[in-house]
Amino acid sequence: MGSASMRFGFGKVAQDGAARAGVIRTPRGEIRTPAFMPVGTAATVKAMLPESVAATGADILLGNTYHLMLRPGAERVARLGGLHRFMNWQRPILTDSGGFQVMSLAGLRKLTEEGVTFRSHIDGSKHHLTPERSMEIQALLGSDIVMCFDECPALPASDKAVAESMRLSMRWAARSKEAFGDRPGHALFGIMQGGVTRALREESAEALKEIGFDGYAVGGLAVGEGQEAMFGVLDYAPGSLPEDRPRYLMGVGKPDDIVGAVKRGIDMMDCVLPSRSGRTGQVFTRHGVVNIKNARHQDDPRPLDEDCTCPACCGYSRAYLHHVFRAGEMISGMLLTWHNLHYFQQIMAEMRAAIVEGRFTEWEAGFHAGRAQGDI
Ligand SMILES: CNc1nc2c(CCNC[C@]34C[C@H]5C[C@H](C[C@H](C5)C3)C4)c3nc(N)[nH]c(=O)c3cc2[nH]1
Ligand SMILES: [Zn+2]
Repeated sequence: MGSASMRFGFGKVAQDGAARAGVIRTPRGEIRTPAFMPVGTAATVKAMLPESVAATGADILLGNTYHLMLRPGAERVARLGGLHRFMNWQRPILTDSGGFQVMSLAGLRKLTEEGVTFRSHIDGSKHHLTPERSMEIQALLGSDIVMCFDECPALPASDKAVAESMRLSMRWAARSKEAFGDRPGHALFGIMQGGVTRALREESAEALKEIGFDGYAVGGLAVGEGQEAMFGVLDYAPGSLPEDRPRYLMGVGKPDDIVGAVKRGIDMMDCVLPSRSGRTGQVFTRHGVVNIKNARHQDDPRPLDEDCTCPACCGYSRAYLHHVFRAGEMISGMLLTWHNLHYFQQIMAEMRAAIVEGRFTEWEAGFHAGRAQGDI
C-alpha cells in the first residue's frame, strides 16, 4: 500500500484521437484508464467475493453512500475501520454522493437550497442530505475518490428546469469542496450537469473549473435520453473539461456505450449492468448477448464464449448454465456475474492496448463487426 502522504495523481500514457490511456495513482494503488468500475451496492459486488472482483481485472470499485448511510450507518462503518476493511477490498474505492439515489429510490423527499430531506426506503426513517453531510459520510466510509453532492434532474425537463438544477448543483459543488477540505491522497470529483443543452453544459464546465477539482464527472446522462443524445453531448462535453484530469461518465453502460464514450475522451465509467444482468441470465460476449434461460441452450455443450478465459467459460457448458439458472441455483448468479465483469474488463484492457498502439479505430471496427445483433 502506498504512503498516505502520496498525492492523488493522473498521468496520461497515450492518446489516439480523443481516446486517452492513462494511470490514476492513489495511496491504495493504481487505476489503469480507461477503467470500468464494478458496483458494490451495499458493501458487496453481488454474488462476487472481493478476490473474484480483483481477478476480473478491476482496479477500483464503487461503494454506495446512500445505502450505507441508511444501513449499517456511516459512523458504524467508520468505527469498524472504514469501508475498505469492512468489505475486505484494499484497492481504491469511489463513492457516489447519494443525491442520485435519493431522487431515484427514496419515497417522500423535499429538495431545498440546503439539501434533500427524505424517508429511508428501508425503514421509513427521516434523513437529511446536504453537501456537507455527504462529504462527512464519504469521509467516514474512507473512500479514495469522493463525488460532489449534486442533483441529477429527471427527464423530460424544460431547459429552464435543467438550468436551475445545474446552477443548484454548481452551488452545491462549491459547498462540497469547502466541506471536503484538504485530504492528501483523497480526491474530490466535480460533476457536470446541464442536460443535453450545450450552453448549459459549458456553463457547468466553467463553474467546475473555477472551483477546481481532482477529477471531473459528466453527470445527468444515461437517464433515458438514449445513446444518440448521450453521444451528442459526449461529442463536446469531455473537451470542455481539463485534459490533465480524469473524466468519469456516470452510470454507463452497455458495451457499445462504453466504447463510444472512451472514443470521445472518457476515462472512467460505472454501471450495474454486468452484475445485475448476471443475475437475470443476460450474458454479454464479443459475439453478442446470450440469454441463458432460452431453451435453445438446454443441450448446448459449448461454453458461453470459446475465447473467454473466465471460470464460467473454462469450466461449464451453456447447458449447465441454462440448468442452474432455471433451477435458481446461487452458482448461476456467481458464474454469469463473473463472466460479465470479466468481459467488461476485457473490453477495457483491449481498448487501453489499442490506444497505446495507436490502432483504436481498427479495434473499434473489429468490436462492432464481431457482435451479431440480438440473441446468439
Ligand atoms: C445509470 N445512469 C446514471 N447513473 C448515474 C449516477 C449514479 C452513478 N452510479 C453510482 C451508483 C448508483 C447506485 C447503484 C450503484 C451503487 C451506488 C448506488 C452508486 C452505482 C449519477 N450520480 C450522480 N451523483 N450524479 C449524476 O448526474 C448521475 C447520473 C447517472 N446516470
Ligand atoms: Zn467467460
